[in-house]
Amino acid sequence: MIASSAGAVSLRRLLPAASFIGSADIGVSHITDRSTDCRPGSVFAALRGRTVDGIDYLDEAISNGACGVLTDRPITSTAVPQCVVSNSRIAYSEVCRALAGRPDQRLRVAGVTGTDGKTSVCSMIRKLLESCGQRCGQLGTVENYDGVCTETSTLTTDEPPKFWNSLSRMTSNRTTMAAVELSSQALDQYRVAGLQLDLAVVTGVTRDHLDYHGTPHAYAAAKGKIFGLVRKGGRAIINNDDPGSRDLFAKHNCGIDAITCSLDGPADLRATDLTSNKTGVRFTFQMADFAEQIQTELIGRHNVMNMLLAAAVAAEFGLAPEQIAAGLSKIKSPPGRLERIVAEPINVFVDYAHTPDALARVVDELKQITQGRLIVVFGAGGGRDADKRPLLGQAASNADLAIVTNDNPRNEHPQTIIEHILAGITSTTVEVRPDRCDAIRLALDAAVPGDCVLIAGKGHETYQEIGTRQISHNDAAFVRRYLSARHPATPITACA
Ligand SMILES: CC(=O)N[C@H]1[C@@H](OP(=O)(O)OP(=O)(O)OC[C@H]2O[C@@H](n3ccc(=O)[nH]c3=O)[C@H](O)[C@@H]2O)O[C@H](CO)[C@@H](O)[C@@H]1O[C@H](C)C(=O)N[C@@H](C)C(=O)N[C@H](CCC(=O)O)C(=O)O
Ligand SMILES: Nc1ncnc2c1ncn2[C@@H]1O[C@H](COP(=O)(O)OP(=O)(O)OP(=O)(O)O)[C@@H](O)[C@H]1O
Ligand SMILES: N[C@H](CCC[C@H](N)C(=O)O)C(=O)O
Repeated sequence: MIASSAGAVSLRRLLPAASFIGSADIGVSHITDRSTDCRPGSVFAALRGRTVDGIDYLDEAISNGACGVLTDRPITSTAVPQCVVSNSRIAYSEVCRALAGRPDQRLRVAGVTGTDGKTSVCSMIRKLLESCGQRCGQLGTVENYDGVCTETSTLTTDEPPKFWNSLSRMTSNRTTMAAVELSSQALDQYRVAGLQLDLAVVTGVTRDHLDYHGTPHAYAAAKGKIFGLVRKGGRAIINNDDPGSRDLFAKHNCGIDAITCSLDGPADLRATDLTSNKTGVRFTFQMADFAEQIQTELIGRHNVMNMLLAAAVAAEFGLAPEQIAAGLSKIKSPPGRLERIVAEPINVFVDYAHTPDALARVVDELKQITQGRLIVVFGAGGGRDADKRPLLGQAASNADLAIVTNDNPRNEHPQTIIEHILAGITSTTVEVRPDRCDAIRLALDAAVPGDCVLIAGKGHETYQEIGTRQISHNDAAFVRRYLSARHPATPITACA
């Protein structure tokens, strides 16, 4: 829900193409799409859902006090004033934006989309800007940060009321820049319609969420909507090494220019001479005439690409190349993104890879820097894209031992999900331990000095969703607890 502090918004003025029934105009000072959140004076945004139609809840909204409705078709069965628009989701976001005082007009905003890497890139943008004393808000999967306070988030991209309120809080805090994650579902549902981006960043487009989008084409079309949000003079920032990103830009660019980033070929920002070992990556950062060697403790080529994308945003937001290079070498991994939990005598990483592409990449990267065996613990979420499960199995096949376990089975039978994953495993030793703690214990007990354990899929998550219950669980915390209880006297170098 969103309430205006600045007085009522006239829907006739805000939405000139709308038609009105029962009144010449509707003044809005509070709007919500949830019938249960309506209160005296609210306007109810009746949205067509995937499971139900908001219009069916209009009576409940009215009994809670709603005195107007925003709808995409005239409703004959009601006496409350109606504002009829062609797309009620777009109009809903635009009303929330107006009620929040159009905060994007007072911010420089980078929107980040892509199958993987959104949180990583947003966090890097914020860290680079903060390293130069700038205040940058960040909205995404792990947290919503308004420049002063942070709160745990529940969605990657919030629904309109919360999204616009978060941007508004940033402007109240004199935060002048923001990095916001834009999920394919949010773009498809116009959750941020009206947002004016300075920069649209694409990390990579592979596959996910086909349960929602149906086809790769529809998935890409949803992601491609990001370019339509870019304001005049704004630009795209593209991972030029990724065919999916190049294709997305080619098909949906809306006439804007792109800044390109590459580890492999010519581009506006480049990383060359990469060398990786178990302590991190060294590379030469190049931007126009500037070149400097960077040593980072982050692992993986994908993280070097994430750094380039974040560097491109920082440069557009005014940082000098020298400042960016200094900031890049200090960046640490966000929680649960190839986060090193233990460094010696075995390496243990917790990572949020939950797509086939991400898991394949991370397995490949860790394989290259591991002297001994790579042991991977992973599963797949219930109620989400079932077709990606065998592909996750295939992606883990390059490890020396794969331990298949639960990762939020939700309302599905855990064994069914595990069977789907096992169908894709081609060439490695496999164990199955549905209980995630059992699976992690098995991996840690099997590892000998020189081995690497990768615990993938849950990253920062602090729960396991089984049925409708959420059971407290955090991979990193469990590893620390188990190792210190198992070997109280063994010198384990735990990372902060
Ligand atoms: C699958 C999905 O994205 N669903 C979103 C969609 O729900 P829906 O179309 O099923 O809506 P619905 O439940 O049928 O209800 C239709 C309308 O009736 C209203 N209603 C319904 C019942 C009632 O009692 N009263 C009432 O008013 C609802 O508020 C809604 O406006 O539209 C709703 C209203 O905008 C969203 O709340 C809902 O997102 C829910 C919260 C969700 O969990 N989404 C997830 C899957 C999501 O978006 N995840 C991405 C993650 C991407 C990533 O990082 O990988 C994200 O951005 O977080
Ligand atoms: N640029 C990238 N390309 C491919 N994989 C990546 C990239 N960056 C990160 N990853 C992998 O994806 C995982 C998730 O990273 P991150 O949280 O940044 O992505 P995300 O897009 O925000 O994910 P989600 O949409 O689920 O919130 C990482 O833990 C890593 O395994
Ligand atoms: N551990 C997770 C990853 C979820 C990632 C999320 N962004 C999504 O797919 O909605 C799961 O599958 O439950």
